[in-house]
Amino acid sequence: MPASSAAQPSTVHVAVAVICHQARYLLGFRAAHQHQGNRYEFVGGKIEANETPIRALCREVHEETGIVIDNSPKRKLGRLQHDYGDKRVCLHVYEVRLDAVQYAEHQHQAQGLEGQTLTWVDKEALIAGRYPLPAANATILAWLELPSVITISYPLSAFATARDPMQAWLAHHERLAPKTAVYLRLQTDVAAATTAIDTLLHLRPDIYAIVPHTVHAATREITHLNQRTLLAWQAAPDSVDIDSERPLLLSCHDEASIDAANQLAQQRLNNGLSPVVGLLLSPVCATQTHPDASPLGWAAWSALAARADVPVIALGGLHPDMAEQAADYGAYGVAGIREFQPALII
Ligand SMILES: Nc1nc2c([nH]c(=O)n2[C@@H]2O[C@H](COP(=O)(O)OP(=O)(O)OP(=O)(O)O)[C@@H](O)[C@H]2O)c(=O)[nH]1
Repeated sequence: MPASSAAQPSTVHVAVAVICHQARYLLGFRAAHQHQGNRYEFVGGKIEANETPIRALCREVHEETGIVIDNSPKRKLGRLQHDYGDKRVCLHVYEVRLDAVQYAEHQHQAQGLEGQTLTWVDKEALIAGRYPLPAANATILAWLELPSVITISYPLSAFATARDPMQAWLAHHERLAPKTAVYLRLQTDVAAATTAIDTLLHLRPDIYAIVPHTVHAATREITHLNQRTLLAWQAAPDSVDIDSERPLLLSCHDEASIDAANQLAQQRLNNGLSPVVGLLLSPVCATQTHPDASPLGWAAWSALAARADVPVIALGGLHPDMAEQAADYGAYGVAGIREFQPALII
């Protein structure tokens, strides 16, 4: 995987394996004498010269736990640089899924091969911060919270022929499945979008809301920035007012915007602001929504995704069932409009 953000010469590159089976995650415990000692950690270690991050990941996991992950599904989460003051690290982070046989074999292994304590923990407790980890890991936990299937709302214009388009937009999105993660993109004026989103979330508080940064909705989990805004930020950071408290999801379509996304992600880390948790990279395939945009195809999509320092969600002509296929190309998850929600009835 090419490292896109320039690391300082003294940076230690580390392969980090977020090993899981369903909602159980494996943690080691760092001995008191180690850097960031007396904390839990994900299994991992230094990437040797001439070693790819994936190769180092497999080697470290085997050396530290005896688990062979060469053929296990690996999902790229991201890369992040962190300056501990006494040491600067660049963590290359992958989620590694063990199958039922591997889990059964290792779930009671209380000690690693280097004598370290091993513990399987529930994702909920991990995310809630019940296991103290090195400071850099806060971003990894934020990445793990990003839903891997994202529905994109229909724009208001899709209901233009209805007697009351806004009412029709609400009635449609009220029918979304429980706890759906939705990027609420109405493509209408800010005041109308704000009212619609506030009304929907009042009716459906279970929805995990991703809201455009221009919209002043009362609640949201994540703030979304489109590519135009991202590039405007890169050209003149003070010209764009970006939410400092909520995690960010960015939209990208090319190399230049991915570089801008990496720059914003690192700037947020350096300034202790809530992180960039992912990007939507599109279009993979041709779509009815954007018939003029030329699709990237999986090969080009995959090369662009590898450039990103944060989890990448594939978008464009996909179906929710394609998450596994997308993961083979380096995707963290999939997003879409028509295949991801009830059929449109106007
Ligand atoms: N393995 C692992 N290392 C992490 C995590 N988070 C994090 O910041 N690190 C940092 O990444 C570096 C890991 O390198 P390492 O495992 O090869 O080094 P070490 O300090 O444990 O031992 P060593 O230098 O004696 O080999 C450490 O500086 C550690 O603090 C994590 O979740 N897992």
